[in-house]
Amino acid sequence: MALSFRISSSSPLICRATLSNGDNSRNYHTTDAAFIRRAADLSEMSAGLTSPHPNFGCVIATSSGKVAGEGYLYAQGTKPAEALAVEAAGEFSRGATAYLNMEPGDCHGDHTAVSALVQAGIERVVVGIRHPLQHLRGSAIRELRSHGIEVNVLGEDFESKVLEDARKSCLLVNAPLIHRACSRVPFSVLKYAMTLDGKIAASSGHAAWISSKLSRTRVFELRGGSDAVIVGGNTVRQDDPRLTARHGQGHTPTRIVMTQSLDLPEKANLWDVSEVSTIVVTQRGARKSFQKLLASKGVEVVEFDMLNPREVMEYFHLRGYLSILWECGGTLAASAISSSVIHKVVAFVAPKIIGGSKAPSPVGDLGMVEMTQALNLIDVCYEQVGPDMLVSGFLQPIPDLLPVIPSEDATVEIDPSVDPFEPSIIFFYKTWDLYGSFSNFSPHPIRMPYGEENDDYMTWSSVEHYYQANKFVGVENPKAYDCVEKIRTARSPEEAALIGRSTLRQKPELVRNDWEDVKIEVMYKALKCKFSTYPHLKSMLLSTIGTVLVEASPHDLFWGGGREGEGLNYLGRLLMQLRSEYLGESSVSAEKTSSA
Ligand SMILES: NC(=O)C1=CN([C@@H]2O[C@H](COP(=O)(O)OP(=O)(O)OC[C@H]3O[C@@H](n4cnc5c(N)ncnc54)[C@H](OP(=O)(O)O)[C@@H]3O)[C@@H](O)[C@H]2O)C=CC1
Ligand SMILES: Nc1c(N[C@@H]2O[C@H](COP(=O)(O)O)[C@@H](O)[C@H]2O)[nH]c(=O)[nH]c1=O
Repeated sequence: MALSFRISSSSPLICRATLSNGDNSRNYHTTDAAFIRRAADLSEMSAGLTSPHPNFGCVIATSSGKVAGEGYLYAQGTKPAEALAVEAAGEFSRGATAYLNMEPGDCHGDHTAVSALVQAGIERVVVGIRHPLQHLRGSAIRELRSHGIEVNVLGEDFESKVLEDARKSCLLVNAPLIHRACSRVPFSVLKYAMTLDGKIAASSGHAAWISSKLSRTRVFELRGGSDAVIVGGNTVRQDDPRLTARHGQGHTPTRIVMTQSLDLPEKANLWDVSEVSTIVVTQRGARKSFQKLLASKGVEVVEFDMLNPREVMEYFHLRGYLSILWECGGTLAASAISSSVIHKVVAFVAPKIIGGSKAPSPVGDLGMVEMTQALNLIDVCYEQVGPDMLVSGFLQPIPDLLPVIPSEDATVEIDPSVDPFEPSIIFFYKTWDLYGSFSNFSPHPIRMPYGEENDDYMTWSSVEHYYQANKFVGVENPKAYDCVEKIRTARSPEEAALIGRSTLRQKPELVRNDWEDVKIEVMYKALKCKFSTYPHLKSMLLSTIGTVLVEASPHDLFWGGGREGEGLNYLGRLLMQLRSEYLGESSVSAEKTSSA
């Protein structure tokens, strides 16, 4: 097959392959598309088990187009798909093509996937999509190319309808991770079963069952692929659901109940947490005695000042949940759709009619009065499942992988080790990311005094705990003191942040007057304490010399870099300042040693 390469005018770094023969090109694309689809299908076999890591699949094909080996990442921390596939292909790997649904997260310290392909003698790699996380994107592709392997990325190196469809299947498999890279809520799917006349229960509230057994097994699979399943209080009262994945394999999601009243039964299947946990999210102050009862059964209760789907989803995003399945009734579903937290809808339509003007429907009032206002689903799929029809589609498209551009000029000024002409950027955000230890949420306790003029050192579970508490330190009001204590003893940095931020918003009288003037200094002191306490963190910080550090928070425009570089990135700046300070110290001590 004759391939010619030209340099793309839009990007000088991209080589586009064009084929001299139109028919061959079609065959070539069809073959690539088929293997990429297969890699995507394989990767999905462990859906739910790899979270918060992506789903990876790899197919090794010989030059005659035969599959020589396959593999997929089974679970977080197990052997990479690429290593399994080349092992399976053995000697047939030499000169073969490897198809990957997604660029491996090859990064400092873990080159297993790339090394496996290089050592096996793979000649060409076709990648469905680049890694969605900015700090990993492109590094494996660069590494493979540096070993002389031809790497083609769908949509970049060649384009055609068939390849675009294959690329889409790769986007779908890892949609939750793509959302994590671009938004601050988990990827959410609203699922329901309804009769042909649009009811999700009889007017009595009875709903078992609308869809067939086969459809319900599909629901178990959907649950197994999600990090959590959520229902509203009324569904708990009506159905007493279990919400477990009972298809015989895989992962079981956390169960979440959203209830304002907390008026729930004392006995319920969801309170049995022997195999899987349940979290109840409720309005602050709701039925304290019932909260105690739930806690005694091992059910976690989280209180919100404003209990609405967006706040709840942002909270679970911070806790690391990537995908949520909504199995609620129409009341909560309408609220979730109105809050724009639902991305996909999966509806099982059963050929049954139940009637009843009061029988509930899948989505409550959305305030729409004309059909022109109706929400149109995109990428709609129809599939028959036993006697039922499964209709699914997206309410919101899978987002584009927007680059997070840092505020470079300012950062170069702060740290002269950064090359202004070719700054390389390290993004950090979530604690599980490669540089996640740079996040203030990382679990590194620090010992710091209670206030500036205080010698009373105490332990703070994270920099976030210390920073949030300092908003209220020194204010002569017992409520401010209580708030500091509440933050200091918060069970997680997320909880500390929630208390600190909401108190600042709702009770500004408890915030110290000089907070805006001192907050950067407070943060710097805490960071210095953290990085000085943990030598491995200090080494990690020093290892980033010459790079711009950016906290890739899409919404915090003060401490973070923002979605498109519009943020001030103060956290990144302070870390670079600290790095400079450490580098200065080490060069002074080196000078002393050499002159001694
Ligand atoms: N066929 C199907 O697929 C399904 C059918 N069903 C059926 O639907 C019926 C229940 O439907 P529905 O009453 O709509 O139940 P929901 O699951 O939508 O629960 C509604 C409850 O959610 C809680 N809630 C908390 N925050 C909010 C908020 N911001 N907005 C709205 N609700 C919030 C409230 O609980 P609280 O009152 O405790 O404060 C509210 O009463 C039952 O008959 C059940 O069998 C349910 C799920 C799926
Ligand atoms: N009635 C109905 C569904 N109802 C949903 O399933 C929940 C019960 O789950 P479990 O207790 O684990 O079996 C119930 O509370 C509601 O969320 N689902 C469906 O696929 N088909 C159906 O016909």
